[in-house]
Amino acid sequence: MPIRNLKGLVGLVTGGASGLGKATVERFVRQGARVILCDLEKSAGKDVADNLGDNCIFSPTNVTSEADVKKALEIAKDKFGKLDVAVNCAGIGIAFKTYNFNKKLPHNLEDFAEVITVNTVGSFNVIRLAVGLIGENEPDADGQRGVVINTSSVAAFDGQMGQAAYSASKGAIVGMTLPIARDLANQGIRCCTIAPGLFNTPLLASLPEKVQTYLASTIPFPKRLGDPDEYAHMVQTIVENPYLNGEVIRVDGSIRMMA
Ligand SMILES: CC(=O)CC(=O)SCCNC(=O)CCNC(=O)[C@H](O)C(C)(C)COP(=O)(O)OP(=O)(O)OC[C@H]1O[C@@H](n2cnc3c(N)ncnc32)[C@H](O)[C@@H]1OP(=O)(O)O
Ligand SMILES: NC(=O)C1=CN([C@@H]2O[C@H](COP(=O)(O)OP(=O)(O)OC[C@H]3O[C@@H](n4cnc5c(N)ncnc54)[C@H](O)[C@@H]3O)[C@@H](O)[C@H]2O)C=CC1
Repeated sequence: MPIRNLKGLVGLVTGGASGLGKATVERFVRQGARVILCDLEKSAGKDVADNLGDNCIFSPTNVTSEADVKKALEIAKDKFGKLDVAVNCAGIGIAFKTYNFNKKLPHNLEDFAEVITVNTVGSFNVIRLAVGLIGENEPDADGQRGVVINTSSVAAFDGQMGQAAYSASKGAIVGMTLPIARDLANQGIRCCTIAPGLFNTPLLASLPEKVQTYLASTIPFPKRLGDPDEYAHMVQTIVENPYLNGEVIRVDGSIRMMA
């Protein structure tokens, strides 16, 4: 059967305990899919999964850990029999200038590396391991076995001041999208990336109030923050449209962030 909707599919969603990932997990389950919710042990992942019933299992996962991701994939195989879709939503942000001349303080190098490690290396870790399981699926009539979807950011293209680490981590996700799609093409696995604008999630709520208000006022239309389910809707669209591959799609109310 060609993949044309979410019903009957098995998804793995990282960062699924909060924000965009949580909205994706909820949409998948609502539409008849089963989901492995991957998030940090300390997250709300267990509660979110419990609320969704038998079609969602929480697997405590740090995306930077090979062992954690392998465990989540084993659960997908043992409990749900397969994996069709892997969605990378886990991510962290930081705001610090390359050099703060007021404080005479350079950007902390460990902080820079941590953002890259979680956002970029973590996403790739999930992809490289998940496609092994997706590749075991019987191909559909189109030769398709499954889909990988990553989360970049509009900050990959118009990162603000203080966003060198975050934008670098998200730009790398943009950069790896096409080569990964090419790597997986022979196996019938697609790879796309979503570059969200400003969505109403706990991550955004952690920005200084001043920055939030200013940013929201710069969104041309709709003149509001995105609803996390509008992100999840794009995930569903990518899954359902077999001709989307190797592409980065902005979902952003046409915002272009200023410095
Ligand atoms: C889309 C996504 O995926 C998520 C996103 O990207 S959401 C958008 C994320 N954007 C951000 O988080 C913005 C991050 N930047 C900041 O929060 C701040 O710039 C910062 C904390 C990194 C630095 O602020 P700071 O500590 O005030 O830096 P400092 O070097 O001391 O400030 C220098 C000057 O720049 C100004 N400034 C700092 N940030 C500013 C900003 N975002 N916009 C305009 N001016 C700013 C300061 O007011 C200060 O001005 P004065 O010298 O005239 O007082
Ligand atoms: N909210 C927004 O406006 C935008 C968000 N994004 C990106 O979307 C993704 C989701 O963001 P939000 O839902 O807003 O954030 P959020 O903070 O609400 O959720 C992120 C989740 O990732 C988890 N996480 C963090 N580090 C992890 C790790 N090492 N292993 C496993 N899980 C980990 C957190 O526990 C949290 O549950 C992030 O990659 C973010 O950079 C991109 C553009 C805009």
